[in-house]
Amino acid sequence: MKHLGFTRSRHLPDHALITPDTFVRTRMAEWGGAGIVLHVTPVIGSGARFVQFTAELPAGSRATEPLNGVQRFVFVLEGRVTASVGGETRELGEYDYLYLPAGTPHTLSSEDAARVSVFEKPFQATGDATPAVCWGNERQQAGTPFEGDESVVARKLLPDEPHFDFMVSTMSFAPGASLPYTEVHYMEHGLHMLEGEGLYKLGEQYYPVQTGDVIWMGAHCPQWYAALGKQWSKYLLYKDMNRHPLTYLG
Ligand SMILES: NC(=O)N[C@H](N)C(=O)O
Repeated sequence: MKHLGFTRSRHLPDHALITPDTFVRTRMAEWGGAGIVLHVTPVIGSGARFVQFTAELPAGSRATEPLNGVQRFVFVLEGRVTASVGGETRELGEYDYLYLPAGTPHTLSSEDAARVSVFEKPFQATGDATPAVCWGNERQQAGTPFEGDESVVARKLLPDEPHFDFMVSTMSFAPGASLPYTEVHYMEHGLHMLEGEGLYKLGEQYYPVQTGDVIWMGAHCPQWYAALGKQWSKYLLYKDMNRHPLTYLG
């Protein structure tokens, strides 16, 4: 059936909802033959300070590190990826993740097709400690009730320490649970819906969202979420942290 141009995707100055029917693949030199769906880039809306993309790795593909000065966070959505960094090689499966500080030589290869969600951000040094490589699996991270609500569970995937300049976490919601209030904050978000469905308020609009959707929330974009359906829903969430806002202007 013809879709007649209909899509749930929306692109506004302070937010975007990007649904899989509108994904367009491109290539990036450091990702070999992978199909790259660039979701969030500095030219989205009124501008983003990070990049979010999905890399669709074909069998036999091999990726290397990003531009100089750029950190990378990789989360396996599907399939298996072999990561080699600093003389260590590990097999990553579903919901495994890897954080690579800026300037860390590494390779990510896949024998069979795999799909990863990636966040990249230029590192803003502070003069203090610098972040180290982090490995983990989302399902093994202890969750904490969000703002005291047991039906909303937050899992931090990176150390909550000031030398990191971003955090990636997951937020899980029981059916019917919601964020306690509409949040408005300076920090930006990149979001990938991992499980379930719900209703996202972005700015003045309410959007039905489901597994596979991607959302960009720019600085100060009003945001609220409520879970629908009969299962818990979960999203992967990037957020910049721990740096003075004026340091972005230089
Ligand atoms: N949109 C969100 O889920 N925001 C998070 N609660 C947060 O910024 O902490």
